[in-house]
Amino acid sequence: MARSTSEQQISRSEQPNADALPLRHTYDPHGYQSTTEPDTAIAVQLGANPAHGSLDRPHVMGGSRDHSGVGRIYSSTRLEGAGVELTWKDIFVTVASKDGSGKRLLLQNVNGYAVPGTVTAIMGPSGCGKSTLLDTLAGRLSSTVKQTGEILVNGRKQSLSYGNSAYVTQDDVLMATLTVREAVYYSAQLQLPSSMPLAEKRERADATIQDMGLEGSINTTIGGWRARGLSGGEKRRVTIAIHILTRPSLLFLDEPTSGLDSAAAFHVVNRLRRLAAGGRTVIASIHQPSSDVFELFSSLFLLSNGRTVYFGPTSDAQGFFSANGFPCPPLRSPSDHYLRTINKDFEKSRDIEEGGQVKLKVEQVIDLLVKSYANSEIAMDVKNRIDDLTKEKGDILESGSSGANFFTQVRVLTVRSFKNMYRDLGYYWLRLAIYIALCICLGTVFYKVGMGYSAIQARGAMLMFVAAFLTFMAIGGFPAFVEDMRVFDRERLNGHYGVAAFVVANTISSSPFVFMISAVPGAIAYFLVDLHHGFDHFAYFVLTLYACMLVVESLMMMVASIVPDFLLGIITGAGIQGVFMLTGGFFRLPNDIPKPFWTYPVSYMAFHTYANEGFYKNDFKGLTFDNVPGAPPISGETILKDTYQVKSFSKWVDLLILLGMAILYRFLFFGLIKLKERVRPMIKDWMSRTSASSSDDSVVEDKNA
Ligand SMILES: Nc1ncnc2c1ncn2[C@@H]1O[C@H](COP(=O)(O)OP(=O)(O)OP(=O)(O)O)[C@@H](O)[C@H]1O
Repeated sequence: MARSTSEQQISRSEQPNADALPLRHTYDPHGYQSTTEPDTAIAVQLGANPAHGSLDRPHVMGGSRDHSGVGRIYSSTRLEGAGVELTWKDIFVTVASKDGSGKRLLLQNVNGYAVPGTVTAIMGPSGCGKSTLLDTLAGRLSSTVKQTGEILVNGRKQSLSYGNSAYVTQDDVLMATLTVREAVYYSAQLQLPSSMPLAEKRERADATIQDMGLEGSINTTIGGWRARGLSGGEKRRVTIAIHILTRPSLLFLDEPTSGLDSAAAFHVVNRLRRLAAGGRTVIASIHQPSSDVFELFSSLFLLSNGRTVYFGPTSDAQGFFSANGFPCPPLRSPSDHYLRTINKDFEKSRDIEEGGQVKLKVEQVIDLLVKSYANSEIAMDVKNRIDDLTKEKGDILESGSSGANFFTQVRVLTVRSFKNMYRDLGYYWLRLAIYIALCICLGTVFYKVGMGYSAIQARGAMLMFVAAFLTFMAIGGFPAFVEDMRVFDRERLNGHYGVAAFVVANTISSSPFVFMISAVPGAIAYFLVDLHHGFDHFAYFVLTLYACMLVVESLMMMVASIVPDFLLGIITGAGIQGVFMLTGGFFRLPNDIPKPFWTYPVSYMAFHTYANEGFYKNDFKGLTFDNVPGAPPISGETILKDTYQVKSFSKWVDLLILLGMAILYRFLFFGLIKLKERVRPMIKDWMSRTSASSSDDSVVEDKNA
């Protein structure tokens, strides 16, 4: 099976690009036809069934090797057809047991490789570690798990996140308010290079929609937990469509066929196979493929409880199982047979055909297969091939984001985000309704508050309520922020666009809505209460409320980027605002706030401090309160100084500080995302290095076992 590297590798310059090839009707033994597929048969001499035979057979597109060790730099996602070779050796993944009693092994001594032109299927019972293996290979393991072993991309240790590979996750993270057409079109504009004409991008998007069999639901809204839309299988296909738009060189898919009927599953995997035939490397975890689908895979990785039961050509698996006493019964699909043989969740024992039937516990069956595979010729071939592939250094992948330039990214993201905010009732419309109701309540409770002594306290309380409680209600939009952040995380990890473009677009698209929810309810409250007359006073009131809303929105976006959980995020956001509210100069007067901590820095950090001050100055300055017979009139200036203890600078300075805070928080939001991106791999690296030494002993023990 192992063939020499030189035999298999054809210089990349000789590689035909599958997408650039003439279109033709492809013959399909299953009776399915595609009219849009490039003639990859010209480029790849696949046999009648490409899945059969050597793992390397379809690998006629191997990458050009650079013997200097420096390597040519390119972005694999952008340069269509550039091959990526992936090898993984001695992989162990562990997680600390919850009860603190030790470590749990999620993957044990796993070895394998994937080369351009092949589609590798990772199979095994539920919970056996399929997603863990995919995450490990794609460099996306969570920081709670530790990994040892060597994963090389083109013979080099290099990161696979943020733009140099595509990963279709198990759950579909899509913008619920968009239609299928919009989701794929916007994604095409974000991912495909700016140099590509818009018409061509649309053509690519249309062809991909057609490939995924989504033409019938092209104008259907995707839908989510709030509104019903596409079915689960349709959402799956939209997700895959978005990820194959750029024809990525390395594509990971976690259960791409879940929720699909057998015909749809066949079409989808067949599309992936054709993609691979154009020189791409495809690795997919899959649950229960039908025989038709199973035959489309070039190689099979069978896992049980994190251990390799089999890795090799799909067609050789039957022989392996038969040789070990588990031949596939007639009329049973081989994939069903493999999974049933190694599933220990339901049946306790299996029959083994060894010159008469012997009963073995399923645990023993799995042990037998794992050991038999480890000592098999197939496993030796795999090791040799891994050694071949790791010996020479191939191309360096360039981490990077979208093919679209920054301005296109900002434009597309702004339009998309604006549409989402406009259509999602929970984003702003619901809040507008609640704010209007709240401001009518506020306005009627403080109706025509007047100029008496009692109005001094009443005006202060009313203004504080506006600054504190109305802005506090921004947490109502938190679920929508979290959804946005989930879409961003998924797209960002796949390198669809940059962090700056996202932050700028989000700021632009949300601004008109934030202004709306400030101005309309604000006006109702202002005129019902009959605050300081004059347009400039009213305008200042609305602008200050707007600035406060911007600050809170940015604060909540920051929280959503760190705590991507509805409940925890709302509690965190509410807690931060509660502390700011306390030190904002109303519940305790500025001079009475304990020093140093609650005054410096907390009260200076609290946006309520500047909002209250600005509101008070705007309202009290220039007014006189004098309706108590025999008592002297009190000027607004005296109230500001003695009653509310506000600082003497202009109200416009307060407004400027608030606007500055909104901008600063947006920068912090940007910085936090960037920091997360930088720190996450560093933590993982550090954890795997510290764990490497401590786990060496246990790894040796596990290998011996
Ligand atoms: N971060 C983690 N912390 C603790 N346990 C984990 C973690 N990630 C995975 N596991 C455990 O590892 C095992 C394998 O999980 P994984 O998701 O890889 O399985 P799977 O084969 O993809 O399952 P399914 O087919 O049901 O999706 C599971 O028992 C899971 O609970």
